[in-house]
Amino acid sequence: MADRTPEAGTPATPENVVRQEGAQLDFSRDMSYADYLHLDEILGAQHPRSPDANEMLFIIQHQTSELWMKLVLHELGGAIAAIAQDALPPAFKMLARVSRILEQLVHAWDVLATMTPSEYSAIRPYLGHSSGFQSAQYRCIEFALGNKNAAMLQPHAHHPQRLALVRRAYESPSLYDEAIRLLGRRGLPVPASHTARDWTQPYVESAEVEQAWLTVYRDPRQHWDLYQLGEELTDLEDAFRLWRFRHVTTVERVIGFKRGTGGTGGVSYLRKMLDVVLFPEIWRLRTDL
Ligand code: HEM
Ligand SMILES: N[C@@H](CC(=O)c1ccccc1NC=O)C(=O)O
Repeated sequence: MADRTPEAGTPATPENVVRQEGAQLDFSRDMSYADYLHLDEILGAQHPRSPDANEMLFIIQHQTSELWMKLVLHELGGAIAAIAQDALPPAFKMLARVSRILEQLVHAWDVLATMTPSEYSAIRPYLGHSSGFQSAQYRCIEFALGNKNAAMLQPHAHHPQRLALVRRAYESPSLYDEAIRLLGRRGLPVPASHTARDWTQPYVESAEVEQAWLTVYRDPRQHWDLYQLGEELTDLEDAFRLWRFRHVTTVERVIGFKRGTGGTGGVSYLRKMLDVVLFPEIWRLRTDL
C-alpha cells in the first residue's frame, strides 16, 4: 500500500488528494463498483424507439419503478412468510420498508409530470399495445395484497416464466389472508371460510373478521403486536391508494380521456381501481370503534 503521508510541500491538488487518501485505482484484477452492480446490463438497457428526447425519461421512470417493485415484492414475500411463522417484529420492519418504497414511488410521479401532453404524443405512437397493465411485477404486488383477478394472468400467457411468477402470487395467500390466519391462531374468533380457502378467490369482507379487529383496537395494550400489524397494513394501503391516485391524475393530464394502449378505457378504468379496498375490515372498524 502506498505511503499516505504527504511529502512536505506536496500541493493539495485533487489528484494528489486522491493518491494520499489511498483510494484503490486499479481494478484490472478486483471486482469494481460496476462489476458488483452489473451496471453495464442496467445502463445498457435504455433503447428509445422514437426520435423524441423525452423518451429517455419515460423509459427510466418505468425501469426504476420496476426495480423498486422488485424490492417491494421481495419485502412483501418476506413479511408474508414472517407473519405465517408468528414472527411479527421482522414482518413490521419489512412492511414499514414497503410503505416507504411506495411513498418514494408516489413522489416519482412529480418527475414524470414534467412531460407535457405534446411531448408524450411524440412518443405514444411508438408504444404499440404495450402498457403498464402488462407489468408482471405490478400484478404480483396486487395479488400479494389480495386483489385477485384471474383475467390478469392472460397478458402473461405467452411468456411461461412471467406467467409462473404471476400464477404463484395468484395462488398464494395474500398478506391480509396471513394476517387473518394469525388473528385465528391468537384465539380471536375468525370463520374457517377466512383461514382456509381457495386463495385465488377475491377476498370477501366478513363481519366476524371485523369483530376480531375491533377486539384488538378496543384494547391495544392486550393485543399490542396485532394492533401494530393493523396500523402497518393501514399505512401500506394508504400509500398504495396515493400511488393509484397520482397515476390516474398524471394519466389525465398527459392523455386526457383517450383509450389506453393496453386496450382499457384509460382514465375511466384507472378511476375504477381507486375504489379497490385491500383490507376492508381494517377500514370499517374505524366507523364502528
Ligand atoms: C405518461 C405516463 C403514463 C400514462 C399515459 C399511463 C397510462 C396508463 C393507462 C391508460 C393505463 C390503463 C391500461 C391501458 O389501457 O393501457 C395504465 C395502466 C397501468 N400503468 Fe400507466 N401510464 C403512465 C405511466 C405509468 C408509470 C410510470 C407506471 C409505473 C410503472 C405505470 C404503471 C401502470 C400500471 C401498473 C398499470 C396497470 C394498473 C391496473 O391494472 O390497475 N404507468 N397506465
Ligand atoms: N398506457 C399508456 C402507455 C403507457 O403508459 C406505457 C406504455 C408502455 C410501457 C409502460 C407504460 N406505462 C404505463 O402504463 C397509454 O395509453 O398511453
